[in-house]
Amino acid sequence: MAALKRLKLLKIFSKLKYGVAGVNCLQNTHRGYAQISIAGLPSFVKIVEVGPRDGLQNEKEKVATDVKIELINKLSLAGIPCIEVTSFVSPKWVPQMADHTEVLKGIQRHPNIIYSALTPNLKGFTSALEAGANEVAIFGAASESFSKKNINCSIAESLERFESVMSAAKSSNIPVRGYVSCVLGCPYEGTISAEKVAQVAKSLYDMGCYEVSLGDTIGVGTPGAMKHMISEVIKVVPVDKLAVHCHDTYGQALANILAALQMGISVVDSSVAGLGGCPYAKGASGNVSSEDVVYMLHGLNIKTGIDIQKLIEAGRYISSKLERNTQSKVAQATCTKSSL
Ligand SMILES: CC(C)(COP(=O)([O-])OP(=O)([O-])OC[C@H]1O[C@@H](n2cnc3c(N)ncnc32)[C@H](O)[C@@H]1OP(=O)([O-])[O-])[C@@H](O)C(=O)NCCC(=O)NCCSC(=O)C[C@@](C)(O)CC(=O)[O-]
Repeated sequence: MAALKRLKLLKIFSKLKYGVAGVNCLQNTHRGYAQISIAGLPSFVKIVEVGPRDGLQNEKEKVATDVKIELINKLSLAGIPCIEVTSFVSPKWVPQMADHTEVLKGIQRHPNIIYSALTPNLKGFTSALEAGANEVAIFGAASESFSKKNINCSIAESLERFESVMSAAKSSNIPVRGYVSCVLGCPYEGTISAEKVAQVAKSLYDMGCYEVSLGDTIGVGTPGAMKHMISEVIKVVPVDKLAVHCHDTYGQALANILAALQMGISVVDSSVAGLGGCPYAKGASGNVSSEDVVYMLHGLNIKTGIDIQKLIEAGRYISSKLERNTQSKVAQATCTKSSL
């Protein structure tokens, strides 16, 4: 009898400590684990969630509009400050984003969250504004070949095209974010010089982008290359106006983000469940997963305002709808309370 009681107590204790799936299953991220700062890092990092756009744009099968809306609603509940909801690009180029208007109009908005959309030209901007985007993003590249493949024009032509978006956005009081793709390598040209990245980033900043996101589109960068590239860019764009956007193709994304934080960057793009890839950058894998970035940041005592458990739930939701495993290591390792 006493032995049975002891066994029951042991079971309860082991559930509390490890969760049902055993020792690899953490019940609550960082509970009981050290959170230790590293000198020189920011105390707050803004996460820009790009999963609904960058994450889903590459999906071959049509993702239902109501699934996209539910994902964004779940991300809002997790407290993400900025969510890139969709893109107003040509449906012939990226069919997955053709329901942009329905998605933007269908989400439940939270007053402190920015809901943004990609707009490559004035046509896209006008539609995004009409659908209620709080913010838009223009997207250029540091590689001529990638620019041509992605938006069908040269870098110089793209900058010219963006001017009309900038002036329309200014008249409507809509903030514009800028992207530079291929900052650490291009699928068509290979190495891209840091000077070229700095030149394009400066052009976007000078034309009025309030923030410029530096994209390692194919995830080939390593921390030294990241630091070298940022050191060139910050000669011409203030560091507090920069963000990093890392894909995890070679498993370097978290290391690259830490390197960027050490350079003074405090805005990080990421994608729930590690969804992603670019239709015009073959072989590029998903973005770094938001869950893994937030786990690392919280472990470094850096605040994000994000509820990681709810973020993990959002990742589980979209992974189940896409019928695939999450790419987030943290989500794989963490048990939900409901499974206890
Ligand atoms: C830029 C264009 C439109 C040029 O494409 P184009 O063919 O040169 O455009 P066009 O001006 O000649 O127009 C052709 C047709 O597209 C229509 N069109 C024209 N514009 C729009 C619009 N905004 N919305 C809807 N339709 C549009 C236009 O009305 C016309 O329709 P038609 O008369 O043939 O029926 C095209 O190349 C395009 O849509 N590209 C988008 C590609 C894309 O979305 N790539 C993925 C995002 S970028 C990325 O992933 C990198 C990033 C940001 O995540 C950072 C990183 O990871 O590094």
